[in-house]
Amino acid sequence: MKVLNTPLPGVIIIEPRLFGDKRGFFLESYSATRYREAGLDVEFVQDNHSRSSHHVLRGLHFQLRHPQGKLVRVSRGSVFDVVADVRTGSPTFGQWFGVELNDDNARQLYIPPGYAHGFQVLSDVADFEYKCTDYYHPEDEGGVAWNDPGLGIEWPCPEQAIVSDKDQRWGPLQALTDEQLPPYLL
Ligand SMILES: Cc1cn([C@H]2C[C@H](O)[C@@H](COP(=O)(O)OP(=O)(O)O[C@H]3O[C@H](C)C(=O)[C@H](O)[C@H]3O)O2)c(=O)[nH]c1=O
Repeated sequence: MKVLNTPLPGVIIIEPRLFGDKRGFFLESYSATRYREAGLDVEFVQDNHSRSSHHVLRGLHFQLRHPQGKLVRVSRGSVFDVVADVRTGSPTFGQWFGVELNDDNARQLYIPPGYAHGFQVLSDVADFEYKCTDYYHPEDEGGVAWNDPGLGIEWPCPEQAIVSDKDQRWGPLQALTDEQLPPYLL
């Protein structure tokens, strides 16, 4: 497997080894020892799976006191996956990074705790599966507007974005106080 760094510290792209043959392919989507050897020494406690139709945009979300590290991948279709640094005191605060994840490249993205995360679906349907390092705490959830001009995220299809009522209500990053944002843990 290959591990690629990104401009955001700790956010890494993982390309698992894919075994193709006349039947299709096989890959290990996670292995504790192999990922630890590659520098991902974290414990996952919850697996999630969401299915979304074309142009759906989920995010940008984070948890405040229970920030979740996420190992995300797309098992069907294609998404433009986005991470934004919302950690108070981070040198890269307010910066974002995006990458296409799809069931062809089998690419995964590891997002350390404290970053905000979202994605937009590029295919007719997308199955988005991910492992989390902490549990879901709905009372602890925070968010930033997906179209925050201060972040300037270059979503692929912003005019066609299908967004939940909840996600439409998030405000811009600059409106959030330090107490409303995850800390920057060195
Ligand atoms: C996240 C989550 C949700 N739920 C329930 C709560 C709602 O009744 C329903 C849909 O939740 P929500 O609209 O928050 O789902 P997403 O918009 O996909 O939220 C996720 O979207 C972005 C991309 C993320 O990175 C986070 O993992 C997460 O915030 O699932 C659960 O039961 N457990 C969970 O861990």
